[in-house]
Amino acid sequence: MTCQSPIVVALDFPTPAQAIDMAKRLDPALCRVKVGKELFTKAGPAILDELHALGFDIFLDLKFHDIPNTVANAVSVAAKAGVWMVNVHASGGRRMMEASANALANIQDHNTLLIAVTVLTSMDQTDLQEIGIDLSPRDHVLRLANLAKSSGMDGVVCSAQESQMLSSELGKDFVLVTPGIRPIGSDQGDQKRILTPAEAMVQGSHYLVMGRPITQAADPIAVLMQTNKDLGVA
Ligand SMILES: O=C(O)c1cc(=O)[nH]c(=O)n1[C@@H]1O[C@H](COP(=O)(O)O)[C@@H](O)[C@H]1O
Repeated sequence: MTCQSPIVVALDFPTPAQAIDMAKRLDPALCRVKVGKELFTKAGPAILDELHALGFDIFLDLKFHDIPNTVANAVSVAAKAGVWMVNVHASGGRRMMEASANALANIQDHNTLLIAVTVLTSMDQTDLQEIGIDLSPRDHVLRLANLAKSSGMDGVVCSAQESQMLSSELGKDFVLVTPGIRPIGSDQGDQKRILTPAEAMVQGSHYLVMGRPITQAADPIAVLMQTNKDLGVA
């Protein structure tokens, strides 16, 4: 069954037991899930099998950033594990992204989406300046997204604040995955470039990554269902 919802719930938990407990309170018909660095480092690939067994599509968010050969091999392993989406850092450059795309093209029957992270949603102009980038976050996102597209990526991770720009510059089929999603009234936390779920969809986002606003809620499934309802899905 294909999930109609654009929501990807970030299972940012320190133990597999907590992540599985949360997944069981959710529903694969109503969302996909994301496994990131904290959970994967603790649980290893077994967590992917457990979440697949529960019926979830998985975004494996390890943001690979290394030499082309290393990243291409890591991306291949992820695709062979059957994950729905995997990501690399666009700032790893063209050769790293092309090697990754080529590695996936050589895997028969894979349908894993390969996505490049542009500028993290926790970063603003000051953060970019400190690492030697004198562009605005918007301009740097556009530069990296263009590079990602021409390097064979299926899409990018960006802030929903940049979705409209990328949708019109790169076309509606280029997949836009947007974290930094905050329903009205929820805590911003460490995110800097944020939008609400409804605003993000209007701007052209394809997928909305939501962690704490759902997983730290008293009733996660209620927040998920309400958000889907607000978006007109399920
Ligand atoms: O690649 C990501 O998923 C990601 C990229 C980015 O620029 N910003 C970002 O927040 N994320 C991830 O999206 C999730 C956001 O979680 P919350 O801030 O709790 O909603 C976290 O798991 C982050 O690791």
